[in-house]
Amino acid sequence: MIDAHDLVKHFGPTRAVDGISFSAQKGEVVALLGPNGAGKSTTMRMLTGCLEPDSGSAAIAGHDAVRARHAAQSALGYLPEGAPAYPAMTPRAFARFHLRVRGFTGKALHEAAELALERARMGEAANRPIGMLSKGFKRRAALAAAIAHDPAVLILDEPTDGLDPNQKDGVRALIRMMAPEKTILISTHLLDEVEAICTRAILITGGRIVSDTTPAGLISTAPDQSLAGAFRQLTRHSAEQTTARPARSRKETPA
Ligand SMILES: Nc1ncnc2c1ncn2[C@@H]1O[C@H](COP(=O)(O)OP(=O)(O)OP(=O)(O)O)[C@@H](O)[C@H]1O
Repeated sequence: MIDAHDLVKHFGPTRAVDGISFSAQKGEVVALLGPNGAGKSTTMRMLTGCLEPDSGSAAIAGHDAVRARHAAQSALGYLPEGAPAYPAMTPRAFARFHLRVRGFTGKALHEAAELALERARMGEAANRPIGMLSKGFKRRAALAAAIAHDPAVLILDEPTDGLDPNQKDGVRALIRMMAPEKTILISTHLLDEVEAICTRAILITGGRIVSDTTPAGLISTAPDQSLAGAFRQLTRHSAEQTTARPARSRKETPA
């Protein structure tokens, strides 16, 4: 359902993503882990068709993210970083807007919007302008819009960022509830989140995958048998480098 094939992206001299390949299937909840600047968001933006790779390709539900962007995005719900939404719209209007541009009308639109707002636990905040909401509610408004059309694939960039512990639990429960019917990719810095909801953890550093295994498999690589220990061990090298990585030709890239 999600396919990344040798994705590469540079920003000027910075090699943000350097040959990322993986596939994820229905029922998987995959965590994309890595230090700040590892290339997680850039990878997600390429998977969602929001950013074109320099080379390599991505596909969602079998549709190329660039050449068949419309079909790929129809099967996709994407929660980008931050809380991108129109501040003057209410979360209810924002969810309905998302559905309308995807071709929903009438009863189907109404029911899908209400279900998404309920699942995102918007409550009364669903009727207040997004610009007046707290960070957590803004995030949930964007989440409601992302899940409203019941897509087969969800790509969620730090879905619990800015949420209080109760709200975090709510979003994690929602992800667990949706998981059996969907393919879900999340990025997170919260290692307890990986253990709580993910079936697989892909660790990237310096734009490359350094580990792709189950959370338990990742833990087993650490001297102290913890996810934090595994994370530190596998990302230590990049932490010692500056975030700016000079561009290199693919020929220089170690195998
Ligand atoms: N639009 C851009 N222009 C220039 N450089 C960029 C741009 N977007 C990302 N980068 C750089 O690409 C690298 C990877 O960034 P990215 O946002 O993908 O990392 P990340 O793993 O999501 O980080 P974080 O955990 O901090 O969100 C970083 O060095 C970043 O500064």
